Amino acid sequence: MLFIYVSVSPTNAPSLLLCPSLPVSARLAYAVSARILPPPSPHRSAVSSQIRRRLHEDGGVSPAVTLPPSSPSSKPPPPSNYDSVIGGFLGFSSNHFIKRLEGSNVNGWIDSMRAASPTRVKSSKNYQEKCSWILYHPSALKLFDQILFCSKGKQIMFFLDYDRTLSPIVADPDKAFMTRKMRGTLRDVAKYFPTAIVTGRCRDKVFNFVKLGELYYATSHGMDIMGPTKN
Ligand SMILES: O=P(O)(O)OC[C@H]1O[C@H](O[C@H]2O[C@H](CO)[C@@H](O)[C@H](O)[C@H]2O)[C@H](O)[C@@H](O)[C@@H]1O
Repeated sequence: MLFIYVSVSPTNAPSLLLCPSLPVSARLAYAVSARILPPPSPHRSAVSSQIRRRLHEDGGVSPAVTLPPSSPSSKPPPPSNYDSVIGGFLGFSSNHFIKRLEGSNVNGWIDSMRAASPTRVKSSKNYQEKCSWILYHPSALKLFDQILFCSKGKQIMFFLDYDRTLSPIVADPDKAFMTRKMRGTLRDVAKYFPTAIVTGRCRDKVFNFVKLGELYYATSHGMDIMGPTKN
């Protein structure tokens, strides 16, 4: 299983992040997926047990995909064909991802979680820090081939933050509307992948913004989880 957690970086760049830096949300995403996904097939359960083992060993560190900065030697070959997105599954080998998962440095994960959770990004003095953050938490939009490579044989599931990810930040939280275009995109994503909104907001509030019965909603910081009301 591959979780794709979409939120925003401290640099305010709306992006799709591949990083271990969202421990609470990503763990919540994992918990949500345990509730809403069908039982894994024998093939997928091997992958899933690896992730569970890591979660246990790491004391709950996020299972989100971690891709260290790429070097020419470590970059996986680009997939020859990535048209095979069927029912949320991609047809590529998972070995590379599992090796990375097993070889990753847990302390490094924790350090990067700390580094990636500043209370506030400060002005120009932090330019280098910003660059470093981006280096270690690259936007997934620039690693599309690697994501596809890592996705082979796994079910992909999308978890999306709401504020600043699907909606702009506005002064009045009651007016954080998402655009019609964004709603259409979300509807399209949900046709192919189980898709959940993960937010601290309450269910009614976020549902009134999103208005899509096809999604899962993990609201009130995960205390209130609702499945799709519409196929
Ligand atoms: O827990 P999250 O789902 O990540 O939500 C974080 C907060 O989001 C909302 O506040 C943010 O968006 C508002 C509307 O654009 C903006 O006015 C505010 O400054 C932002 O922090 C929400 O209103 C909060 O309750 C959430 O804690």
